[in-house]
Amino acid sequence: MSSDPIATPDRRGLCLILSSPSGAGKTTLARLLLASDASLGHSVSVTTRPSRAQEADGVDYYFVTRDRFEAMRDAGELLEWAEVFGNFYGTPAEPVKAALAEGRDMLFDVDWQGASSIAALLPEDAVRVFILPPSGEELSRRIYSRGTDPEHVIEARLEGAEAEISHWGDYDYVLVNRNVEDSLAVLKGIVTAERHRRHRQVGLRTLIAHLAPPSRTR
Ligand SMILES: Nc1ncnc2c1ncn2[C@@H]1O[C@H](COP(=O)(O)OP(=O)(O)OP(=O)(O)O)[C@@H](O)[C@H]1O
Ligand SMILES: Nc1nc2c(ncn2[C@@H]2O[C@H](COP(=O)(O)O)[C@@H](O)[C@H]2O)c(=O)[nH]1
Repeated sequence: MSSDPIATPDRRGLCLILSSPSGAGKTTLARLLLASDASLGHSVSVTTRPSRAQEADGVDYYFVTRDRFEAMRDAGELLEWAEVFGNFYGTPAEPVKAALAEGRDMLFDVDWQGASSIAALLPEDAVRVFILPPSGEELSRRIYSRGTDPEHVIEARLEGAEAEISHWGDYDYVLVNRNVEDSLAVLKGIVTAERHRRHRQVGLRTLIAHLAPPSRTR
């Protein structure tokens, strides 16, 4: 990130981090939020997981081999990484640094480990949202009805739900995803409020410096 004051943006970008147990709906909500807000960029993760039908390389993830992942990790190209459900996932560092240097906002779909790492690295910028399903039965229904994973993968993900949920207390916001429309409205509200935080509105200093009332003449 630049220390050149001329390059300093007039606002400080935020890192909106979504986590949830598998199947609660964070990818669905992330896609809708990104589609509705052109100012929000997507941090596209690198993963060793095989791609699902409908997923596109470079859009949903960068799908890589384990060797390639380890090379990226060892070269310091990842902001954070974690092993989740037997696969490696990581956040490419460069797009995040570029976004923050330019005052742009980024959305991250990462597990609790990724959320915790990003918040530790970027404490001023991270905004963590934990998404809960309305019930365990509904979580199971959603992940089965998605129809993207074999039975043993679904079982492992449902078994991991409790461990993921145990970290909910680390998050700034908790959202129960009952229906998509309401949840999207809540997320938009969080983004709007967080964009108005004083420390992100760096450009206000200039405005305020010029806000002295005009002198009155009698
Ligand atoms: N509010 C909702 N009501 C009903 N179905 C939903 C809701 N939100 C998401 N879904 C559906 O639930 C399924 C799982 O959603 P999604 O893939 O977004 O979950 P996820 O949290 O990203 O899971 P993973 O971590 O496994 O990628 C999808 O089929 C999605 O259409
Ligand atoms: N720590 C990180 N976790 C990540 C990243 N990208 C995705 N994830 C999380 O992995 C699980 C499984 O994802 P899925 O797409 O296979 O369902 C889920 O919790 C994601 O949020 C990452 O870069 N770092």
